[in-house]
Amino acid sequence: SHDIEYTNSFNIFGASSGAGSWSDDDFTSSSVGTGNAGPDESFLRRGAQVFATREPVLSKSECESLIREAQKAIAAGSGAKLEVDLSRKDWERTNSDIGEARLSGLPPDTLNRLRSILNDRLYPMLESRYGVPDLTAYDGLILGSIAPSQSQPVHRDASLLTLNIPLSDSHDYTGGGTYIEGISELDTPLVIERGHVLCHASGVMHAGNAIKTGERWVLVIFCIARDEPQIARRCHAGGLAAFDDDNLEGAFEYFEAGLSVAPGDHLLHMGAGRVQHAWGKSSASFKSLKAAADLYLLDQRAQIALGDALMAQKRPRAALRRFDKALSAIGDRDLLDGAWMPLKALTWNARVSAATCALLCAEAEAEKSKKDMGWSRSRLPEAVGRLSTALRPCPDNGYIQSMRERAVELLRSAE
Ligand SMILES: O=C(O)CCC(=O)C(=O)O
Ligand SMILES: [Fe+2]
Repeated sequence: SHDIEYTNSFNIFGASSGAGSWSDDDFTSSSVGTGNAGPDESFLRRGAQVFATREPVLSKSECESLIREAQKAIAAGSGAKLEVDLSRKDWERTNSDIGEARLSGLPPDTLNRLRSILNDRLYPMLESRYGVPDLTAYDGLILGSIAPSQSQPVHRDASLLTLNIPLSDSHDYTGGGTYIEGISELDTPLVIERGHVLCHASGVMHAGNAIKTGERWVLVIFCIARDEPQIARRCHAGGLAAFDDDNLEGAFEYFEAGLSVAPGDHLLHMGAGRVQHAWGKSSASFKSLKAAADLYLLDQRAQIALGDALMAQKRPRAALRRFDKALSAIGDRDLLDGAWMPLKALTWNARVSAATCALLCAEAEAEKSKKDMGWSRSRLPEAVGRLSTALRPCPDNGYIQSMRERAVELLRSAE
């Protein structure tokens, strides 16, 4: 399927032939950290690096004309997806989204213009950044959203390298930009200017961020390379599709095949864990989740899922260790201005779960030994603090309030 995709794409969009005259000075860059850029990172030079151009690469009028073409295609229905794209089909969309135009549905003269932009500017740029020859644009989208919109789920793209080019002036919207997991301490979305190019390994975990006001259009182009069939990425997609079809055996085979070429890929471990869970093999599923949590430290979801699983097994102390680990890795980044909303939600839950575990342990201790409640003395203050933090966005939450009251009460009697 790689060869078929490559040939089809080559026929429409041509392919790269050299790195042109791009140099490091043309870009700002930052790293998501070695090992965090997906299963094909090692095929790329500087695969964990995310680059943004210092100057626009598409002119204002090029950007405006692409928006107009996309609007026309969306209105005519010709930009609609022709086939179900498995990597995107379960994404939620809100009514507020204007829609998206597939590049393949745009008129031939627009495609020809895009082809020359790719050949003259964008392919050489990618080749200069990542050292990969024979790139072609497998697919692309012009996405439009109108406020208030929802953020995309954090995801990988179904390609090797991704180009992301805002077509709207950044004054036309607030919020927006692209969230790139691990790119900075602050974990806030990257907003780049119209016509500038952001590029990254498609395996970097990322998402389009919700806009609060206005309208935002962005062109994303997904590139593949002739000599890199991306077996692990394809196995992951195949596994998810089989899982959706309730074909658990098939799904597991796909994930295992993926892991045989990319043993360090956290998403493949998560996939295997989902199948094992569905099979009721809880210790195998636990092991897969643990592998995922240990392999990819930028996302605490696996760690927190381990905590939830331990809670369900009525092991609050072991669960608390997982929540502690996750919360210390997050380090209150969720409380910063402009923090990524899903991180806020995840961390809020983790704080409440951690406090729940601490309360369960303290209750048990109070029941067992009325005399020395050493554990409660040392751990309850933190639980009270976590509940206070959780109350900040919802001070009237009676459930959290009563938990905090109980924690304070237990702490008093422990002291
Ligand atoms: O909206 C953005 O900046 C990112 C879009 C994206 O990642 C995608 O559509 O795959
Ligand atoms: Fe994406």
